[in-house]
Amino acid sequence: MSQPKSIAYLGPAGTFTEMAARQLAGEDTALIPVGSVSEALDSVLDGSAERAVVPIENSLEGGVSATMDALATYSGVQIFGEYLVPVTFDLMASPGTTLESIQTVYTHPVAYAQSRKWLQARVPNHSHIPTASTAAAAKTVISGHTSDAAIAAPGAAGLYGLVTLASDIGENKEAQTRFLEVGRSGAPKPRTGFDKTSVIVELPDDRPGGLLEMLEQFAARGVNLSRIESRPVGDRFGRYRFNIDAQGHLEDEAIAEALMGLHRFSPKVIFLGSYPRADKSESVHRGNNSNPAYESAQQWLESLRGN
Ligand SMILES: O=C(O)C(=O)C[C@]1(C(=O)O)C=C[C@@H](O)C=C1
Repeated sequence: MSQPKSIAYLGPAGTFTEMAARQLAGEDTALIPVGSVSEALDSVLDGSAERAVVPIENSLEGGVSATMDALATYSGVQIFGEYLVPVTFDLMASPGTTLESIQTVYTHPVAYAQSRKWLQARVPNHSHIPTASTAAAAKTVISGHTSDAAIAAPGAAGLYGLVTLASDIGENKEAQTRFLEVGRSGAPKPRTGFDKTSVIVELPDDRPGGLLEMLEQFAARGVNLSRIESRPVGDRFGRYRFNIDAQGHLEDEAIAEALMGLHRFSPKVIFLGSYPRADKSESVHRGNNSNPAYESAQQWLESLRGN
């Protein structure tokens, strides 16, 4: 698939997710705004969109729980790519609003967390109402309400008839959010040498050393992990699932063997996909097939087998 025919994204128009979706959209791709991460994944499963683009991780705030949990519970979806978007936040409001007149600030919790310091200094007596996205916040500000303001991406002000009261109010000017391209499960994109494999792993109940055993599957095969994050399974206290990103592709022997190792001891391993890494920078292993120690061990084994 070169460019998808349609992409469902966390909308409305003007979100950072839309910016990420535009990175993989072609001229003829239909961009379909939806209200939540699960609606975006539903669109892929019911065929109303070929791909979904959803946020997975912010460089400051960490993982997006809604996406991690949806990926753990939806069957039939797979990650095909990742995209990075620099996130800068503007404070916007109806014309005539001043910083002093603002009482309510609408925005997504991730955007709020990053703008809190600025707000404390400049709009100290506001209350925050969380919204499903930053653009949803801009859309919520009612024309003429000078007690309301929204924090959203710079482009959202123009889309919703608002004016910018302050630009770039986020705490960290280098902040980025990582987004996933999700489609129906199928063959992964071919290996590029700069790939990532994502899995979700559950540990067996009451197994001392279970966490170590999980990590050993990667360590013993020289596989570098770029992220590991736990989320509660949700049925009772004390049960967690681990969201893991490993460097390499399913076609790399080391990754394949690590996944088989996980499958042998874990009650549940979900393969979320092998896909090209967004940063495309030189990775530690450049794909594990080119790890010399691993290759020489494999050759040695083959020689023992008489091959
Ligand atoms: O609200 C948006 O604009 C989004 O695209 C969602 C989202 C997120 O879920 O983290 C994405 C980027 C920003 O970090 C803030 C919000």
